[in-house]
Amino acid sequence: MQSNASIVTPVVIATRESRLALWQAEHVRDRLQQELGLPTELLGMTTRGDQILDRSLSKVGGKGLFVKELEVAMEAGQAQMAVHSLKDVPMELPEGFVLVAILEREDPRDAFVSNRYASLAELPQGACVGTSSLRRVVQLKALRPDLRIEPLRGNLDTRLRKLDEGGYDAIVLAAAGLKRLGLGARIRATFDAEAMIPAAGQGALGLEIRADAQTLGQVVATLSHQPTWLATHAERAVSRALGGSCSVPLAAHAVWLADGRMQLDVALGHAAQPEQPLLKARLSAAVTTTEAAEALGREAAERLVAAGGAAYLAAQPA
Ligand SMILES: NCc1[nH]cc(CCC(=O)O)c1CC(=O)O
Repeated sequence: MQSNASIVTPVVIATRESRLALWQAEHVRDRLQQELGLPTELLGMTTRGDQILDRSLSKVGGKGLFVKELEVAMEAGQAQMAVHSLKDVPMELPEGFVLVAILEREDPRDAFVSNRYASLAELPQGACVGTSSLRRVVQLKALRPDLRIEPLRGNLDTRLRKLDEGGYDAIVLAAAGLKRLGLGARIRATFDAEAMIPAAGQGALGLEIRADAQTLGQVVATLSHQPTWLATHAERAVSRALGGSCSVPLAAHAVWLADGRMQLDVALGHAAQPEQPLLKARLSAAVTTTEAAEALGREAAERLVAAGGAAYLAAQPA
């Protein structure tokens, strides 16, 4: 690979073709055009992750499945950028690729969606809640051990359709995705981020480019939102330190306190026995650099291990 002396235009953004992925890519296209004056186009692609959405991602290879094809297109020069829900981006990018900007995040919390009940507290004893996220399962079990939790897969529209068809009393989805698609009215209640700690990176968008596209990188980095960058780097460092994959029920969420310090909440559940108590930790520190953010994340991971996390991490999903 050679170093780029100038920016190839139009900048082509490789994107998955789900409604949410397209919204996100269009959003970044508009910002590149309007704020940076860069002509930008989209290249829609179907990834392996999209083809097998009805099977459990934790069993077929995980989050990287949504990202790989987009990287192949960048490697081949068909595209210069990929836009991802940061939550779906593996902790280690392949050699030759970098996250160059992280945009200001949308609501990072999880949403309670139901046609019959206004909140988790109003669900009757033994009600059926749909989610396939291990992180959501273990936290729901901690809040309401009586609930019956059933798998729910597919993109956002598919999940909402399955709720509307009567398969579940309620489902849990990321608030950010619903709001981006204009579906915020489906949210009956938003989970408090302390009771239902979000996933690392939830609600944030990550912009990935080739590491050798230095000029493009410098220009696009100006779109990055530093408070979100630092918070999500702390969150992702927790997951990285614990060997992060979606077969581990791990939650990590950083917020900025009024005094300017970062506070990081983490929780680890047991994948095989979701009724096991959650391991939790809360840390805070003054954080102004990526290194300090990642150090806080690693420290949180160490706390979870010290609390007995190794046995939890060894558990495989049932
Ligand atoms: N794992 C799928 C996924 N990836 C990103 C979002 C929502 C948007 C976001 O968190 O940025 C979703 C849907 C969901 O979890 O309900």
